[in-house]
Amino acid sequence: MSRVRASSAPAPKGLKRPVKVCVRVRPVLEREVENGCYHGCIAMAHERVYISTEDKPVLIGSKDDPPPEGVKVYPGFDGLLDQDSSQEDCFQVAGRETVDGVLWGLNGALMAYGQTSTGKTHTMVGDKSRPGLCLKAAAHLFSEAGLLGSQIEVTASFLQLYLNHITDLLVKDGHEKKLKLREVVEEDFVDTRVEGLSSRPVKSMDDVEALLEEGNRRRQQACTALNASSSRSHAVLILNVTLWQGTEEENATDAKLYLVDLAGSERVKDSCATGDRLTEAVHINKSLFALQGVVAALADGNPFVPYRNDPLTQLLRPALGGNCCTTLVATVSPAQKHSRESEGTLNFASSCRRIKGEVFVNSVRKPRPWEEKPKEEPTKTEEPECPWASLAALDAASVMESQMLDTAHGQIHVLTCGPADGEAVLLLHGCPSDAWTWKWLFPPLLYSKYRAIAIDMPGFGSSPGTRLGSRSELNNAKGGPLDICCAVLDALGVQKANVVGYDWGAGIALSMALLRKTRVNKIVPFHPSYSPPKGENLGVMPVPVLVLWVKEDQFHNLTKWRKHFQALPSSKRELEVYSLGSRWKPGMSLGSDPQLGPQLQRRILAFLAGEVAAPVAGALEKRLEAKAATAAGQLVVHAQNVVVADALADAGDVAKQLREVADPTLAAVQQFKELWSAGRLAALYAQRLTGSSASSAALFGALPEMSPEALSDPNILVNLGLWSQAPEGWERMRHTPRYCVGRKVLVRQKVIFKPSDSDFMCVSSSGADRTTSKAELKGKSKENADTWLVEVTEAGGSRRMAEVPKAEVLRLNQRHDLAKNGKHVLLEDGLKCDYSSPLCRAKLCEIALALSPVVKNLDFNTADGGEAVQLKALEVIRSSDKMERYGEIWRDGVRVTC
Ligand SMILES: Nc1ncnc2c1ncn2[C@@H]1O[C@H](COP(=O)(O)OP(=O)(O)OP(=O)(O)O)[C@@H](O)[C@H]1O
Repeated sequence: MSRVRASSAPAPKGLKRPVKVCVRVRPVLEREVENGCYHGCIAMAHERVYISTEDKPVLIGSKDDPPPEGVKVYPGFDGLLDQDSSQEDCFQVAGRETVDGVLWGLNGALMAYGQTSTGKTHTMVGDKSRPGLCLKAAAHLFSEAGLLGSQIEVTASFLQLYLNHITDLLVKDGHEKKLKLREVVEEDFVDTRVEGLSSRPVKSMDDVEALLEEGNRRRQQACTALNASSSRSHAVLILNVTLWQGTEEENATDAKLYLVDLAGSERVKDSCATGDRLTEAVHINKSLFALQGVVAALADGNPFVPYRNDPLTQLLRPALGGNCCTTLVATVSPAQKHSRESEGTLNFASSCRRIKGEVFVNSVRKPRPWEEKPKEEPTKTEEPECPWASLAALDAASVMESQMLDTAHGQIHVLTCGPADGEAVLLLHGCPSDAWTWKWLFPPLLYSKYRAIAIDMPGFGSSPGTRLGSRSELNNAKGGPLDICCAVLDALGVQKANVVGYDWGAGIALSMALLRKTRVNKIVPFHPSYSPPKGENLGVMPVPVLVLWVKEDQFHNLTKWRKHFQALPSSKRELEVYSLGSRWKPGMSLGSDPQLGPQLQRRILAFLAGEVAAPVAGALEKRLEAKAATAAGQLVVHAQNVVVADALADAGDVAKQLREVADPTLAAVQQFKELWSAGRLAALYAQRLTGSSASSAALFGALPEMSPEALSDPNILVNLGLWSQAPEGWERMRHTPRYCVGRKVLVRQKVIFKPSDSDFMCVSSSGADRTTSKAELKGKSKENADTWLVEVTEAGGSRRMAEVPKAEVLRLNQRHDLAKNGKHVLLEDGLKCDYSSPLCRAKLCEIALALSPVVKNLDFNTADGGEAVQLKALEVIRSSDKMERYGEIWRDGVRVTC
């Protein structure tokens, strides 16, 4: 075999590459649900994995925010597959590139790694209805070779490594023969061969399925406390793929694809393993430990890599350090109680990303085998006749109503059918085409009582006017396709519609769902001709999308469009790809094909009749609930510990509730507010002071800390829900000078201190030293810079000038920012306040709540700075702060007033 450096081969390029790593979270399992409730710990957002290692809710903000305490962030993976990801998503994200490489003659490996019961076997093998990577990879090899017109020859071997022994899974009683590993030095690499391993030709998917089933039956599996059918061995399926491309007789590529389902690490304490299970667990953990050692050495670029520490690492040597494009799927459980193990898996996965390698195309000279006569296609069982067949037999014109609508964007011709109160389906043609292109979809829509509305865009069909440009960025132009669609819906009195579009029309459907989301229920883009223009982000698609494709159509290239499909949220997207084989003819009417037509009709109807899209808030609720559906489909009460703020955007009340769940401070404020409105705070203060209840301590302690910094911005109180709105002119007030001429100030003077006296608090040389407010700042003393001039009111009402130390004015008359000493605020009367203490948090929250209706009317921009409202605010503060409000308590049988 000769090797050609991939970089000099025509394609693929750039193959000095690291191991590719994807992370897959599996759905919740029954056993992870206790008391009907489950705590999730993982979120995938901003192209990262967030994992909360503590059992408390946290809210992830934008990409640039630092992660909250207790949350670890893992960036840089090549693919993220959340709990809603399907097996097809997994193949597209994790498997396809590697399998495509095999078709170019590059060795490949797909490997699943993770804790026991996290979905490795599901990912690699799957089941009949949800085939995993092994079957999908094989299917892709066969179908792509067919499309490339290449002749393909595949042989397969299947082995397991159980308790340090390698055995052949394709041989009856193979477990009795322990196979040996042999290292073979090949040019730049050391390859590992398994001596005596059988290999079997596979010519079709039936062969692969049968072989997998046979081998898996022989594979060592057992029931543990963590997995009813836990794999107790590592299994490797090896496909040897030879491909003859072009017409050259002997030029071929020869590549291996390793499909590896590793056994899962387990904490023996959790799996309750004893006896044989314990021996297996010890071997599994030991081999995985050796694997971690090899990965660490490769990632660090160590010259010595300890492959020989374990048969597993020897066996996987070609995949890890050899000539191979390797993709690792790290599988994790979403449950909080396994967060430590998931963290371990993510750490391992991150190390794998650091392994770098170089891959080569394996070219061989090998005579082309004789083409076998293709097997006769089994005669297809007749599809049952569609119930709308009789409608289809009618002349389409007899069921359609043709109308010319006068809209703000000119006259638009539409074809409609179905009941006026039926759910609307807007049909948008491609370019160039017209409304009649949907003839094949009218009968099923009519049969299912939808109201079909097919538009002729200006200049097409019967609509007059100039044709519009069909580029995606013009969809939302003034008077462009989106305006026209909405005008048609308005003219027909329709608020919301499902939108089915072909080619250009499919692109309009996508733009409409993103930019006019209140008008759209669901969309079906068929062969979309669309690439997202600026301002259209498919990742925030708010409605369900069914993308339809016929793969033979090279004008609409699915391979190119797939990246846009993958950009759609996985919970919202579905893709159906059809094949017409030799029936495909360019320009044919796809919907009118006698076999494809009914398939398309059924698929579209099933998608539309599923659930009608809920408004965003409801959809969000459902999404979170659905995420808590167990793998068996049972719904459980969901408490997701990591909630990503982006997912909550625009979701109204639901977002608010979720934020409260996610943010304990907001939840505490909400609870405190309810107690305050119900007048139940006095009892709580009493409990707090006697220490008789831990709940009030917990509640007060969870309230926000009102530090001077926090109080410098009233929006903080608004965001906490303590104030309904911030006062006007706050910033202006903060920037006005604090000590100005004319300001009323407190000063220390000899004053008359008899409340009954009409000159109470007025200055008198015979009075007592007290702090009085009957004074006004008049300026600085000219003689002494440390002294200010203050006009005081004397007994009898006359005024005189007094000189007072500047330091005293500053001390007695609050500055903008309260003076601080550690966690204490220093007040002008000498009192200290520890704003972090639970009692103080509660009292300050109470004051803030009482102030809310007053500050609503406070406007510092008015000429007097809102003085009357400020005075009212002071009153409120004083009345909230009366010490007797703390209530009376009984301590050791004695009444104490606090
Ligand atoms: N993505 C998924 N969607 C639905 N069910 C899943 C998914 N992943 C795993 N499961 C289910 O979870 C259970 C455990 O999965 P699986 O047996 O594949 O785990 P494993 O990692 O191979 O475990 P072990 O290491 O013990 O063999 C199975 O019932 C499987 O069907």
